[in-house]
Amino acid sequence: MPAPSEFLKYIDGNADAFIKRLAEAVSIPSISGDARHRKDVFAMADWLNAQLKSVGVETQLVDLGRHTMDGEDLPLPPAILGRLGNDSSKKTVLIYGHFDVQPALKSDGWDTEPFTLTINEQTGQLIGRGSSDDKGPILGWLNVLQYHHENKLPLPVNLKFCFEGMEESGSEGLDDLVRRESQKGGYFDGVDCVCISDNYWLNTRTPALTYGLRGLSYYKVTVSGPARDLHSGVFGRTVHEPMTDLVHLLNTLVTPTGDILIKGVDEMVPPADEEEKKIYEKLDYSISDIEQSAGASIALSDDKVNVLMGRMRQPSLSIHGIEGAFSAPGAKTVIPAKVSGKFSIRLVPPQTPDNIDPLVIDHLKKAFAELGSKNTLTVENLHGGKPWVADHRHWNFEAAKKATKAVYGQDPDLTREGGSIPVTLTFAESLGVNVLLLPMGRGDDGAHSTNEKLDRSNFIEGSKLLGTYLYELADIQK
Ligand SMILES: NCC(=O)N[C@@H](Cc1c[nH]cn1)C(=O)O
Ligand SMILES: [Zn+2]
Ligand SMILES: [Zn+2]
Repeated sequence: MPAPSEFLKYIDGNADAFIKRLAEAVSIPSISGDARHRKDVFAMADWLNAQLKSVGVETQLVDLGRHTMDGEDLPLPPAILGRLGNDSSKKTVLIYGHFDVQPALKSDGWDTEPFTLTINEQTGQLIGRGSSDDKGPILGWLNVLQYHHENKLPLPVNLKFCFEGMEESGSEGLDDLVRRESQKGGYFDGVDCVCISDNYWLNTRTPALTYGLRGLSYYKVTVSGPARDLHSGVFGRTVHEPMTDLVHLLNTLVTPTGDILIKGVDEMVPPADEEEKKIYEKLDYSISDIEQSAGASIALSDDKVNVLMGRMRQPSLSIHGIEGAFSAPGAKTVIPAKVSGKFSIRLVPPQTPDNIDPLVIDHLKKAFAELGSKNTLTVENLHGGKPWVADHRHWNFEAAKKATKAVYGQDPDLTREGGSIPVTLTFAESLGVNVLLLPMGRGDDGAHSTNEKLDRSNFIEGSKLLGTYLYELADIQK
């Protein structure tokens, strides 16, 4: 059953109102990784809950308890569970999204205020933190629901929803909830398939369906020594300096061309055979796509297949920052007393945080011992998630392929994503059903970066895609 043409017209006809709603969502700085913004993540949960109710979804907020972040005890934002429709003759689809965002400050290099959605009339870009990751896609679902609610039309499938506010900070508390509610009689009992819209096309022109995600293991390595920050004129070359030790440690992790130096990590992944390489050859992608989205000609290789494999089927190690280091303007001559390096490893099968952790900890301990330093080392795993790969020949993907063809007039790329959505595997394992990633945004959206944007056409056509997918799902043979 194709999506009704009235639905497609409705989405076009209400585009300005939908963008206004996106602006409201973006204006709430729901940064899960910053304790000062925790109240905003709660405000965002209330806002989304009210929006879902206004389009007929029966919702409940689930308290996920408390956690400690950067030494502070904080309440976790609630998960929003919802349902709409309970017709046993229809399929039931579970939709997941996250309403928290990455941090953003104008001073990071944004051209506009990150939490004010700015519409570039020339380019059609909707610029603001969360526009693409992941408020735009969540609102895409709301747009679909609004059409059916206003027109008193039943949906072609039953829907269940799971929205969380901690995805950008390790999805704390969610796995337990998903496992509990996936049991017989639980909230998610009876779900036939899952759809997540929380990633991006590979390029700027070809829609994509995604069947794999990398996992993640995020580390904080701390070196401490002096009882307080010291004057480098007084203590330079007289004491072991934590920052010097830390820089040496960080230097042992990865080469400038991306090879991971922690013994056993790269080696755990079998090389791609010729058949697998053909998958990457076929994708609509070029080195200029990566350079355009990175904003510079800095690709690690000129070979498209190598670059794609680096993102989709190899682990990567990135160094993110140093807590406690002097980073302000000026020339403060300080020896910081305690510094913490933050780095993470993106994981691919068969890697998991459990089999990677011991290798990382052992490596850092050995490297620190070799420094002969009298400082103290601690290593923490801040959070992690396993990689996920799905069967893209499943009817869930077939429905999405048909919907993509109907809305965009072209076949989608089939991609594996370099990023991580830790709960994806939990859904797949606890429900035992197929999970589809159906991205709305383009490869150059700049999620997690400055000037994050969602193109107006991706928001509007993407909303049509989400709705059309539900109609195709209703039709397809299980
Ligand atoms: N759109 C998915 C996404 O951005 N996921 C994050 C998850 C994460 C984990 N720790 C911090 N963020 C990602 O970085 O891949
Ligand atoms: Zn996201
Ligand atoms: Zn994200």
